[in-house]
Amino acid sequence: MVQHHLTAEVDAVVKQQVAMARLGVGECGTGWQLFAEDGEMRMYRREQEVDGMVVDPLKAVHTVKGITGHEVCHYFFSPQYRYDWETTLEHMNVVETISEDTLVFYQLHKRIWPASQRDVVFWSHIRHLPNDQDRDGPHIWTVVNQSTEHPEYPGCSGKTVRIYLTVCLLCQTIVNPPKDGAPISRNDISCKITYCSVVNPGGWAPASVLRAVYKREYPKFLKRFTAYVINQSKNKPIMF
Ligand SMILES: CCCCCc1ccc(-c2ccc(S(=O)(=O)CCO)cc2)cc1CCc1ccccn1
Repeated sequence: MVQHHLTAEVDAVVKQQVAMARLGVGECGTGWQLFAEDGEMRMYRREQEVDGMVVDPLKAVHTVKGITGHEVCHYFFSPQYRYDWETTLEHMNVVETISEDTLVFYQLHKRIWPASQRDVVFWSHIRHLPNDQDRDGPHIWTVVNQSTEHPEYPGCSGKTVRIYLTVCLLCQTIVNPPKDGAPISRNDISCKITYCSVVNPGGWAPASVLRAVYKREYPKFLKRFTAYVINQSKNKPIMF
């Protein structure tokens, strides 16, 4: 069977993004500044501009009790849940199904005054990796979203501004088996989440506006998304 033209790119970008996500905020050299904290969630950004545009890389780390990395990635990747947790979405559709673990999405985000409305086309890939710290521990799960071109969605519709992004959600399940050998319940598991994103907002938007949007929207997004996964999973069997 002939490989899809994106398969090689997906493999390379996933490997590169997972390696980056695994670096702590200390190792990536200095420059990461903590800009939001809420319980276990820590959100860092690096102030970076390309051609005068704010493209601040963002790295968030969070530990959530009662869910697994597979569950977090499942609800992040699967299109049928997206309107439930992605509040800035005006429209979303699956442009292409490359395989059961690789989809191409079009997303139109709500306009955020005073900037013009944004849209994005990206491939999204879900994968699990052996846990190299603990051979027989639960696998690491990841979803990588990477902007891509698609002939049906040229980036020059005029009305909206096309954004470019690379996102990596990396999840590690932690199991603390009960002492008495009882079966593992949701009280015995937690998930260590690393969320990395670099967004190029496309057309010009004032740096102050962009930084204010990210400062407000990213913490809200991660809190809302993780609360959604907890709520969706709590009465269902654990997905390891
Ligand atoms: C003037 C505003 C310009 C930027 C607007 C913008 C840019 C990027 C995105 C965004 C953020 C996360 C993803 S994802 O992680 O792949 C999940 C699937 O949706 C995809 C798109 C969104 C938004 C809209 C505002 C905003 C900023 C952060 C967080 C949430 N919303």
